[in-house]
Amino acid sequence: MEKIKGVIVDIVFKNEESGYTVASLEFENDIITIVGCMPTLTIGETIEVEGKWISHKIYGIQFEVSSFLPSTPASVDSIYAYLSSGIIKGIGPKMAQKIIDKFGVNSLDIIQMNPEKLTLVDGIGAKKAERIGKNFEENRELRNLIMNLSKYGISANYCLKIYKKYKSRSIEVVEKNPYKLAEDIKGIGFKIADSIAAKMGISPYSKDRISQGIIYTLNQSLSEGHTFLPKSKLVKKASNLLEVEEEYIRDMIIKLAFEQKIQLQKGSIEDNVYLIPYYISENGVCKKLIELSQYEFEDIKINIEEEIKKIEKCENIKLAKNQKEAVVQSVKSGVLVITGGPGTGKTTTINAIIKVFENLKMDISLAAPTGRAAKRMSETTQKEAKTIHRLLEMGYSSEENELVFMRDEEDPLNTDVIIIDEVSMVDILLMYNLLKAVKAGTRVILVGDCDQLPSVGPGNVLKDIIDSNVIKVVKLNEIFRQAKESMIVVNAHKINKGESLNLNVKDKDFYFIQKNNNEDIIKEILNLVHKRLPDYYGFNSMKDIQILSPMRKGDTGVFNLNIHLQNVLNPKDKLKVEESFQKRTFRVGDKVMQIKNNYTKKWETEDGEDKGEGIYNGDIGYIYHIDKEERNIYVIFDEVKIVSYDYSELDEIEHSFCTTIHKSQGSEFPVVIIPITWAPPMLLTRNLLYTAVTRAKKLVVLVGDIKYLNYMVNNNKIYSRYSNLKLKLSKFIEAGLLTK
Ligand SMILES: Nc1ncnc2c1ncn2[C@@H]1O[C@H](COP(=O)(O)OP(=O)(O)OP(=O)(O)O)[C@@H](O)[C@H]1O
Repeated sequence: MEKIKGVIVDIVFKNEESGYTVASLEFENDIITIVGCMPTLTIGETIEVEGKWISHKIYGIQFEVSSFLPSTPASVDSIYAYLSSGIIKGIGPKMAQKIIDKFGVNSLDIIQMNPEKLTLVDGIGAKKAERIGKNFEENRELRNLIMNLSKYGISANYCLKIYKKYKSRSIEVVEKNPYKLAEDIKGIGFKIADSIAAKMGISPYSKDRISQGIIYTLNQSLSEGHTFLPKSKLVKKASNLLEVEEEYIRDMIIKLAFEQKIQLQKGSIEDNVYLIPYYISENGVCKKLIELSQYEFEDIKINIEEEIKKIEKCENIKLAKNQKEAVVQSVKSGVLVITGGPGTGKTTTINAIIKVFENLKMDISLAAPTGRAAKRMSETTQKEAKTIHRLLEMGYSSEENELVFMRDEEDPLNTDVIIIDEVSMVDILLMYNLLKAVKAGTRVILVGDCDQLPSVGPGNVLKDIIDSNVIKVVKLNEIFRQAKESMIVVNAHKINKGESLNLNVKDKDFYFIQKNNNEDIIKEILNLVHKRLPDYYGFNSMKDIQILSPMRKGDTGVFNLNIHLQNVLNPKDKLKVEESFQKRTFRVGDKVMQIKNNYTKKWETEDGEDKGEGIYNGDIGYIYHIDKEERNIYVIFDEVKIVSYDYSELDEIEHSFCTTIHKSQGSEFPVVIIPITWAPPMLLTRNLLYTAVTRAKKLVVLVGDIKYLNYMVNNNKIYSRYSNLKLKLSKFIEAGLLTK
């Protein structure tokens, strides 16, 4: 290894995501090229780099950097170059000049030691001064971290993520237990943590390694929807992952259970192994459902049949037999499930139920698992519906540094009736948190379509509750005349029954366009979204039409289609600011989606009059502004909420001209276009097609090969999830513990 020292005179290339940089360095009166992970590098900076000379096939002799040691710039010119580079948020070229005019060579010392003095500079208030000081400090800490962790092979990109999570504790956390990274940091899996641990010399048989490997295996199974794993399956998976003999895994499972880090529960054949929160949740949901459903209500003082008649007269409608049954049961039951496919009258039934309880002067709370579903529920019921998270008054506990629900068993929801829509999307943890906050005597009405894809999170909650035969369920199965007019509704039911579909019926809303290869499918989709549908029906390409793909990768996957769609719907334009990252370019006007729940993300309206927090997985917005100096991308959601994303937070959003069908759960769009082509069989399933088609309100266009469409309709293999809720609920019947 060789060390060289010089001044950075140019940055030729910098990958914002990975930190990989190509720069020109003035060294011994010559300009040389240095390459490597140097995300904080800036022009004018003096640095000392360690590495080796290499000969690149195209670019010739370069210095490949393995670590670098920045020294603070000293001359006014280099300080200007450093400050104006944009690396410190809030300082661009103009501000850099003003600071230097004021403080000269002492500028950096002032920023580091006495940032409050920056207020002496015109245009810097106390808040901004504090922010600049903090940013400078973070930048320094990050450099330090990169230098310290590079010896373990941790790239600058990971250092950024690590720093974002642990801040000044980063080195301490990593050196104490590198496996913690796999638990806490998205993008660092067990394998990466394991390779870091190996470089630190941690033994493959170490207790930390084996226990983290087991926990990691269980965590992985959650993302596949399982609430537990049978012990033998866990042992096999963990042993494969860790490449250690199964006996070590078995021993560690016992130890972890003893330390109450995991829970073993006797199954009919073998033990089932749970992570503790999921064990508590599954048992809790079961217990709470039984308790609430067993509640003996006092006799209601109204004649429910009369009430139904009144509502029918008022709404000029005749409720079907099962709809009436649902209304009657909603009054009688502590817990009621109402399920049915599209157009079977769920919304009409909810509205009738609301009327009955309103006439009884009872308090009703409405909620749904996602922001979009809650918004729709508000529209169809004309009453406020909240997300379940908001209903439970989610907050942030600074002591434990985690999200907590303010409403729980100690401070339950104070309401008479709770109606939850789109329950198929509720996973076991959320259901537990919800039910915990419901006091005995409150009626819970769960509404959903059990043929939709199950929740993203673990569990099979709605289906398990229905199949248990313990909770009162009303199935709505009549498709009403008005709904029958829609081929979307008719075909959705046909898909569910595995029947062939009514395609291309004149003047209807369900079309299939045969295309035999991916190239033609893409061309057709672009033509439809850009020209044909806007021209013929007047749909807005961006706002009304949503492309849904079964997969992320491949020609017709989300990544590739988004690139094509961006080129057509929001092409390069010198009037539109854009910023390129490794694999994607964000441009003002792009359609993007938030891809994880961020309960604390702040939003504000343009005039600053309305503010709030929380942007949720699946929320769709548009890029509104890109501030290169501040390194921020601003996205507008729901037409008014403006949210700022620092460049380091861009893993929270992705382009959404096209999204996966999974991500579209709970949302509705006027028009849905779906590419139908080869994909792995586990993606070409009936319930995936059903979920995609039922997202459309006005028009569905399928583009592709009919043989794959038929394959999807016929493929009703549902990939089963390990969940014991149904079994646990049924046990109450076997034990004769149910009184009703
Ligand atoms: N008892 C009824 N008699 C006649 N029409 C009805 C009845 N119930 C519902 N409908 C009509 O059937 C259509 C579908 O009803 P509704 O919107 O309530 O169903 P849904 O299950 O909520 O549908 P989706 O899941 O597609 O939103 C509506 O046009 C509604 O007016």
